[in-house]
Amino acid sequence: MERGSTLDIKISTKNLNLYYGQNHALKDVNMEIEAGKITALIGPSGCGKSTYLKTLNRMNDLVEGVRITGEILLDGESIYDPKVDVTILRKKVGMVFQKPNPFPMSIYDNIAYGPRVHGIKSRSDLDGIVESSLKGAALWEEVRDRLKKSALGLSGGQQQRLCIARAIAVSPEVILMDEPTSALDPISTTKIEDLMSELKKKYTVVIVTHNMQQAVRISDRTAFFLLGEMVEFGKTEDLFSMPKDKRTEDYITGRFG
Ligand SMILES: Nc1ncnc2c1ncn2[C@@H]1O[C@H](COP(=O)(O)OP(=O)(O)OP(=O)(O)O)[C@@H](O)[C@H]1O
Repeated sequence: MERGSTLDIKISTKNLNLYYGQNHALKDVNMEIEAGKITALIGPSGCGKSTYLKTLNRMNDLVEGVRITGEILLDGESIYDPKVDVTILRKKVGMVFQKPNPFPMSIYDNIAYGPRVHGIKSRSDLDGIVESSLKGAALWEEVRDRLKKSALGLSGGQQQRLCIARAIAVSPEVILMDEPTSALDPISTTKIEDLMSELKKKYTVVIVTHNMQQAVRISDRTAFFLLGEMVEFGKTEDLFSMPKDKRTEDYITGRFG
């Protein structure tokens, strides 16, 4: 990390521990996520990447028996403070999942759903949001003539871009992506990767990926997780070309995982 320069930190994680019952899934994680950058989380299966991602919009609160200690600050304010309204937090910190999960309703209603929940009722406002969100997810041209058709009729890659449009529709500040391309073909994957560089102009993006080449292609910062520990975090090019920790080096050179 650059020293001496002022970094624009969007999310600070301080001494974060997470337990699923007896399973200590995150061990004293400290990490600062910069605004307007793409941060990739890599590491072998079961090392805690998804768990960490989900702590950033409190999705783990829904898991029974979970215990969390430490702190996560969004723009300097604790997201685990009892006063925090989780619905508002999730509006600010949206999420896109591994498998595209459009709602069984029209393309239009998928996008309008979140804004409606947040009180936007005017038809022309909703029309504007639907159009700009679909444009923002590079899907508008493909669906503009069939907005009233079911979202389930879209291809997998289109469905995933629809889910990105749905996330954008509520004007988030941060977008979390949990292996967003792992269920997609190479062409759809490329479309989403191309979209990422556009997204980071407006949003802070945190992405879990199993694909190290993808992390290299799209991310500015990479964090390597192993057995619940955040082993190394830095500029993507540095982490992959000059890893500081032997465990990072072993992982990125394919010696395990
Ligand atoms: N809902 C849950 N309840 C109990 N344990 C869980 C739950 N979710 C994850 N775990 C456990 O927490 C640890 C970390 O899992 P996590 O899914 O965060 O890893 P990951 O690095 O994202 O793995 P993958 O790459 O396979 O998705 C694992 O031991 C896993 O079994």
